[in-house]
Amino acid sequence: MLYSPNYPQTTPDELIIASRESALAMWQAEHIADRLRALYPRMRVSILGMTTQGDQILDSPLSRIGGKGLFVKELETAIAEGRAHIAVHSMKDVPMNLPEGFRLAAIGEREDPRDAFVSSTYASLDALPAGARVGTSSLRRECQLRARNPQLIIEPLRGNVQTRLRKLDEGQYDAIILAAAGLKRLGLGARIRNEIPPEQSLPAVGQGALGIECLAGRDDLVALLAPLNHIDTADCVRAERAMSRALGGSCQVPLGGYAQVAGDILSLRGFVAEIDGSRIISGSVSGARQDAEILGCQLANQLLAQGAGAILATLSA
Ligand SMILES: NCc1[nH]cc(CCC(=O)O)c1CC(=O)O
Repeated sequence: MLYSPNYPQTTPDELIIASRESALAMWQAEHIADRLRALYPRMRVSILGMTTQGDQILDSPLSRIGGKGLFVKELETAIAEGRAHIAVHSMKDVPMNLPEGFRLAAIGEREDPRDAFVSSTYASLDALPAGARVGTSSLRRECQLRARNPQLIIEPLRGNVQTRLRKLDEGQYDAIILAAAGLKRLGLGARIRNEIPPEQSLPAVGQGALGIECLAGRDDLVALLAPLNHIDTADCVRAERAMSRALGGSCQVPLGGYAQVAGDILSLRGFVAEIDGSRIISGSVSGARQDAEILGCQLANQLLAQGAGAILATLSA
């Protein structure tokens, strides 16, 4: 049963958080758990760690094995079966449309949203010579790298953050690209040679932000989690996700989106690209932040009008 009746507005005795078991996911779940313990000292907060299909299938890019949903489905099942009350996700891994019966209860404050350049040999992307091997399995990172430097050799790289760093250290790559947020959260910020400006590598939709998911009917949990909802981040992520949703966004599509707010104004940049980087269609919009979703749709339409539809069509063919 996915829909629950209205619950009384009292703090529950116990709250169980479902999380993937990777070090980064556990850090994120612990972070939310600590904040909830500080807010509600009498509530027992625990973490249910679990392995997802996304963690198990490591020999193919996510774009080929079904995409983001693979990181969240098992956690949703745990919630639906009553083994956990909420799930903590990297927003980047959360599909644009949640399954029926689930909702996002809160969006946590964004860490550094940028991509990070990591290498022991080279100081920056621009310092990479022709033929340098760069590890990433993200179509978004790959096409932006290719557009900047067609001479790079992009090689697949999957696994959790520590696994990816180990593969770099073993010499399989000259450099790798990772989310700065994951490295910083794990205390590995010193591995970052430089943060790549959004103009060079526009981040993934939701990158750096945490999302907390619960059953759609649990208004009580939404109220409980409200202090963790970071309004600026939530507005930005709403705009980014609306854009991606309107473009049919998934891991199969090289797509990026990044919003910022200043006062009442929200600015959103986005792109859709040909996988080989031969064509990048990008645009931006800005407007009132309360219109976050409308702005996301406007930018999607702008990209479609510039020809994004043809790229999306070839990808889904
Ligand atoms: N695709 C896996 C994933 N999901 C979230 C992060 C990083 C943390 C974040 O963006 O919040 C990562 C690793 C990476 O892209 O380097």
